[in-house]
Amino acid sequence: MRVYGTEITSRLLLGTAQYPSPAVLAAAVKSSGTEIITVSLRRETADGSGAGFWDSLRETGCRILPNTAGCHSVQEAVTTARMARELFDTPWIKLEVIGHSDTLQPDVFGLVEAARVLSSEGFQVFPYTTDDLVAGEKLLEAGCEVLMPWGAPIGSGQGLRTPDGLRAMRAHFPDVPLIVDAGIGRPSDAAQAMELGMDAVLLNTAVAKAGDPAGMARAMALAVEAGRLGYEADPMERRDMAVPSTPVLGLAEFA
Ligand SMILES: CC(=O)[C@@H](O)[C@H](O)COP(=O)(O)O
Repeated sequence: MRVYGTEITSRLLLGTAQYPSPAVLAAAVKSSGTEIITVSLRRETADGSGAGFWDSLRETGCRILPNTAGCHSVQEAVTTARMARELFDTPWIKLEVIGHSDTLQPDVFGLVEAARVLSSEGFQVFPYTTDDLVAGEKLLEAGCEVLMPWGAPIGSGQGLRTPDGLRAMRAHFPDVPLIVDAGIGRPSDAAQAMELGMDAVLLNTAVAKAGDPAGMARAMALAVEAGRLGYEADPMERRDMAVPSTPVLGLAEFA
């Protein structure tokens, strides 16, 4: 998968919040084989433990994708992105503009506006969006080269709530990298996303809150890989009726 000119081998991206300890986070990152981890600027600086947390992220050797988690307005998201660029020295930003406090649903109007501002400033924007095709088109027009449709509300672990919407996105944007972000709860959800032709999956809570985060990270990595292999192997069409899988020719000879 190629995003903003960067070749990415692992199709699993991992969030870094909610782990019981930095050591558990490091173990999960390692066993996931991920190359990209996302970090909230607010998490980094809010509780005064920022420096230690940043050190543990750097030790993973992964590329950092800062995010604007928790931003509810264009201004807030743009300001946070600018601070993240200074702090992490990267043009990459996972752009979240939250529109609704209960569902944490993206505000696609604010998202497009913020993406336009940030792209014009040289940012390479990874927008957390819905499966709305028009919003997707506007984000591409705003300069985004990747789209991150939600699977389900952040932290819900509900899996893919609108597989048909994701399928439509794949068909509508055949050449745009699509990364499902949020709501993945089980390895089977991750595999399903990949079977739909998504290019990658970003998840956090399902690994951080598992009884064995490193074990779950490994399971997610295998699921992502299996789903992708299945997609590339061009699965059979589903049928309404049974079709014998064993040839019946020649049965009469034994009668
Ligand atoms: C860490 C991060 O970026 C989250 O905002 C992301 O959307 C992941 O969501 P889940 O925790 O539901 O996997």
